Amino acid sequence: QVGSTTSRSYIDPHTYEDPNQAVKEFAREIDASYITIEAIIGGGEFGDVCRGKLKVLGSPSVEVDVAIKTLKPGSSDKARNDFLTEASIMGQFEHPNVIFLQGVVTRSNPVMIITEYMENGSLDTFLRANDGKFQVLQLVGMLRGIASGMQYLSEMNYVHRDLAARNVLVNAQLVCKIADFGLSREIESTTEGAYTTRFSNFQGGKIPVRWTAPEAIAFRKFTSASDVWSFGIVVWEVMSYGERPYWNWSNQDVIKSIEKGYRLPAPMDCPETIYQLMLDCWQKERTHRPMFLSIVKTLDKLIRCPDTLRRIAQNSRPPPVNPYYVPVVFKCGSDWVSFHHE
Ligand SMILES: CCCCn1c(-c2ccccc2C)cn2c3c(=O)[nH]c(=O)n(C)c3nc12
Repeated sequence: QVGSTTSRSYIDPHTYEDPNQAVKEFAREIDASYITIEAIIGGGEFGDVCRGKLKVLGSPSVEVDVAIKTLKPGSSDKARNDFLTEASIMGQFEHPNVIFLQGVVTRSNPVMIITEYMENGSLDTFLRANDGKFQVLQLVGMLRGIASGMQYLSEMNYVHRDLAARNVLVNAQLVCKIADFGLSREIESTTEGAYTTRFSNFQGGKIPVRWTAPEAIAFRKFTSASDVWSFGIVVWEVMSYGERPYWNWSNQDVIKSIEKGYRLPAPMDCPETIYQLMLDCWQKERTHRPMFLSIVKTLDKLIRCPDTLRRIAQNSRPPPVNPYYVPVVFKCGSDWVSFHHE
């Protein structure tokens, strides 16, 4: 494309007959003897997430910190292919704000995906653990990194579909990186030339409603413009230090309120220019939303002229009582609901 800094598009691993072919092509095979698992630091859909060490090729006495996703033993071939699809996608990307893939272990068990180690973990938990502790300029710097990573992915014609603070990782230097490429997707250009996504194998058609654009919820139109909507929600999460978007509202109430034009209020102490950026990302009409390229430029300007961050959005009243709120005895524990009504 004109002005694109990347020369190629990402290739959906599902275009390969043999998914193992895609992994071989985009991910380096690492011998398990080069890996030392030190601790379990989380859990995922397919197994554990661990911290560990990787012997550096050529100088075995030198080791680097890595994060490791393991596939639980006894998984089906389909689970194995879905698990490794993420590595086939990540291995195609090279950007300071996209998590770096060191390689994979596929010739011994457990099967593993190895990445760089991000000392401060997931952005949402990191912010909740450091409520109020950062300067606005630091928060905006984090947002600039996320936007830059998303600009790169959109230039590669990769639609993420699950951008949320929980899927962004933070390193010791507070650099934020996009870190979740699990759901595979196919991009097909539609008549109007916009890229839309047809679901090749969306796990049971589940979507994270409160982070997802209305057109993607309503008729599965996932594009970089719907990723921009999600980015707006991430901006709100960051400026709120990890507050849950729409608090304890149900997913149905979120959908109804957005449809009626309701939008999240400005977080406490949020600069007016940053709140305006959120509102721009939450335009109902997706073609009216800014592109990631212009979002990066806007954030760069705000960082270069910190005075533009001094005016605080007039703080909204406490979260409005949700008109639809009916005390719910239990709350669905996950952000993922099926397309069918809960
Ligand atoms: C939102 C990502 C969840 C899985 N994951 C990954 C990761 C992400 C994708 C593929 C493979 C891996 C190991 C790195 N890290 C890290 C990390 O580097 N440092 C951490 O503290 N945590 C909690 C991580 N959690 C992960």
